[in-house]
Amino acid sequence: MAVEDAADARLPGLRLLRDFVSEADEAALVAAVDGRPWCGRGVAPNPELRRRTQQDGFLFLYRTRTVVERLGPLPPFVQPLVARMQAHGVFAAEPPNHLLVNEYDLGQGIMAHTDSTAIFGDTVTSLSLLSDCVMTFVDKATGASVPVVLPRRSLLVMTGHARTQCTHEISKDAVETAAGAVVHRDRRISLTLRTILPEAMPSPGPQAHVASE
Ligand SMILES: O=C(O)CCC(=O)C(=O)O
Ligand SMILES: [Fe+2]
Repeated sequence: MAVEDAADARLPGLRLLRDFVSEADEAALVAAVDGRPWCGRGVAPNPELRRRTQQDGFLFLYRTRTVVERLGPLPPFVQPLVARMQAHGVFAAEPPNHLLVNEYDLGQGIMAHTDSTAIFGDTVTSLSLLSDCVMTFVDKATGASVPVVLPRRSLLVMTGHARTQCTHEISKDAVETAAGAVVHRDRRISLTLRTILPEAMPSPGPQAHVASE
């Protein structure tokens, strides 16, 4: 059963649900993604990324920062996760249409960024698998920095202020400290679910020819 942390007044719009998946679910999810092809580290698409990734639903290219292809439905292992999220009021109005799987080997992180608000909707979720880590949020207006420990098997939900007015990043450090907690990193896989906005979707291709009278 997921247990939700108390909201942090410094990060409006952020939710953290611990034990969102069981250890058995985690093992099954890792086996499912490890059984699929990864890209990154020279492998297309997105060969320039140092961390390995997988995408479903749509293909986002990091080099051009555009959504270039519709890939089809999200894989079956996503459906129970989305149903559980919706039971917690996440993606309640509409299910997400994009899955990004990120793999962080020991020594890998992600630079400070805000997920594009021109491409992705207001709800961004990240399910942490295999390793705890610290995600640091920095308020773009005040510079205030808030480290958040993401335990393995927890779901992070970013909306509103935390989603749009802050950057988030993950360090490359093998051992991290945050608010007195010491976090030992290991290989981490995260499943990020988002909504590609209609205006960012690739055009459907040549329109059917309409004869002019
Ligand atoms: O790995 C994560 O939990 C977050 C990934 C992320 O921020 C992103 O891909 O935009
Ligand atoms: Fe992000």
